[in-house]
Amino acid sequence: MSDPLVSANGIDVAYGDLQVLWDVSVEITDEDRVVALVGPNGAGKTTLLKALSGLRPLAGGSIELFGADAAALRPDQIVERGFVHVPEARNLFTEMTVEENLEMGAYTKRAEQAATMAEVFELFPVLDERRTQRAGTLSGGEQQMLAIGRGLMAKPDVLALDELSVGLAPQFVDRVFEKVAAISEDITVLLTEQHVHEALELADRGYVLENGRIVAEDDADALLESDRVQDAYLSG
Ligand SMILES: Nc1ncnc2c1ncn2[C@@H]1O[C@H](COP(=O)(O)OP(=O)(O)OP(=O)(O)O)[C@@H](O)[C@H]1O
Repeated sequence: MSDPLVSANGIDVAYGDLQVLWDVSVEITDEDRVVALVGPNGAGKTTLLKALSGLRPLAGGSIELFGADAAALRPDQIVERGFVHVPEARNLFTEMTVEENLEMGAYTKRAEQAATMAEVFELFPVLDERRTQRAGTLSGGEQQMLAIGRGLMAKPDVLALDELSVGLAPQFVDRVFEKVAAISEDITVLLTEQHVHEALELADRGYVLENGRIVAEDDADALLESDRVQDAYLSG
């Protein structure tokens, strides 16, 4: 039996009067390596990650993280338990160095900070080379790697990566995706993406979110071949 790490059970989420998620159910188990959440702009992918991270309240349904109800947990407690969300905007501390940004990511796991930072530098040698450089002076691709590295500093069991490829040149997209593949050997990754083809090639399973509802879920290979994904995202 596979243990669920994350389950959203029929969740509704609204911004004021505007409901943007409707009865959304998603389950990630310890057998998943990469799960992709794909769909057009405005479908609600970021909102779903925010709900899972405790950053948006639920208007209905429930979320369980690592077997426990997440309703009463604060965002920092959710990080501490092992669900870490790297936001699309990256939210780096641009005036701080690479190393200081990584230290900020370790706030729930101080005891392991030095060892984890060594692992992050092994995965991203460019960050090691630039450890004393201010984050704001890094290229877009390097900033994305730093945002991921900062997420890894919290030693997640599930790493949620929001729209990794936004604003990156194609060669950086490939490079970042290679890193995600390496990370997924140890950590389950939940990925939202507008590059639907690349995301589903990397993933084992996927969900398609449209207008705030899950409209398809399947093995990634099957989704790639499905008419729904072919017609909406991969034609032309
Ligand atoms: N802070 C907010 N206040 C009001 N509405 C919001 C807010 N954030 C998002 N929305 C709306 O919620 C809907 C879902 O947005 P969300 O960002 O979750 O979608 P998305 O699938 O992640 O899209 P994108 O890839 O463009 O970020 C959109 O209609 C958006 O305009």
